[in-house]
Amino acid sequence: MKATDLPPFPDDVPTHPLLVIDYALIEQRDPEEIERLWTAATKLGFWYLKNHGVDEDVREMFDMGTETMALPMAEKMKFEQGNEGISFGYKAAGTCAIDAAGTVDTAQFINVAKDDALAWPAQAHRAYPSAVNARMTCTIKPFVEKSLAINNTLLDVLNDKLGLPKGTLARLHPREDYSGSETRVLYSPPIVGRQVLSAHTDFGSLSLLYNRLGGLQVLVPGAESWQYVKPIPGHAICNLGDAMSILSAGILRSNLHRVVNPPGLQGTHYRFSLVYFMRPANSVVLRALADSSPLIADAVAHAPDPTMYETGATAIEWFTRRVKMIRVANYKNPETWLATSRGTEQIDLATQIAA
Ligand SMILES: O=C(O)CCC(=O)C(=O)O
Ligand SMILES: [Fe+2]
Repeated sequence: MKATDLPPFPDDVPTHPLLVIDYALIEQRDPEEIERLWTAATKLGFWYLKNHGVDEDVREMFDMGTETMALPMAEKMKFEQGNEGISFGYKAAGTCAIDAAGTVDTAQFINVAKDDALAWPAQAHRAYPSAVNARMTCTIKPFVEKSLAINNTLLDVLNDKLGLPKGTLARLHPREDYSGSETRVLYSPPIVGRQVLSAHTDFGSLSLLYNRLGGLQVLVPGAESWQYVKPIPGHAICNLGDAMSILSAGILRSNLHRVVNPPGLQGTHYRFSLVYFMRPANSVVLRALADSSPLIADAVAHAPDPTMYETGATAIEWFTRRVKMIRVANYKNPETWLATSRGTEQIDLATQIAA
């Protein structure tokens, strides 16, 4: 189904208006736009990004996702991620818990590692279904390259605003180093009242999300209820993940979000979404960069719990833990799920039970 054939987002559900950041102005290092990005990154950690120039690539990535999901289940299952914390490959529906009660999810993913896309036709981490391979050169690699360029620009601006020496964040995300960076197409069936993804923070640094249907919700700091983020054509939804929160000692926000069945008439359609996740190189130790920035040192000094920013974990350890412990095969009880599968948001059990 083409994006234009989908019903519009209903106008009678509450939405949270994100700031709209103009990527073309950020590329020119426009001071006012940089201030707006800084506000978005520190207050909510979510913003819309326009003028990013990837619309055509996004359309092709949705085609890649559609073609992959249409493969026979037996074929897709040859590339399933498994229960050991590997996120690259195919994720079958019903393999992850969407809440602390252990309710299983209904979403399928196809995740392609940045390293595999850049190494193709050689293999960095693993093999993929034929529908992925067929589009590795013409669709996935160009999308990864453009996503890297956008992320690197945003990272550079945030680096300078954090008072870090030039290129500090870039050095934690080198293109050639293996990492958990990946692109994902998510696919979920319309089930009224069903939550699609758990309330979570993203595991890595910076996520670029492309939505056609609603369903994404954020829990805005201080708000009591979840609010929808309305998809806007041509606008990516950007959000920061745990790694950026830890490296900046909480100055940058990794905000809680979840996906529910889309609202109104949209909720009768299968939902596709597309993400590019940028994550630090595997060996990066996740700790506040207090030695490199007085601003971050000050944030550590004033943090209610500074130990949050001394995780003792490398990026690969953090990432593997979260991916592994959300799998239902590793689920034990609500308390262990909460203790082992969650990120930087300090959240109580009640938030983690699907409404
Ligand atoms: O599908 C969406 O709108 C959001 C997906 C997401 O949050 C994720 O995959 O981490
Ligand atoms: Fe997410």
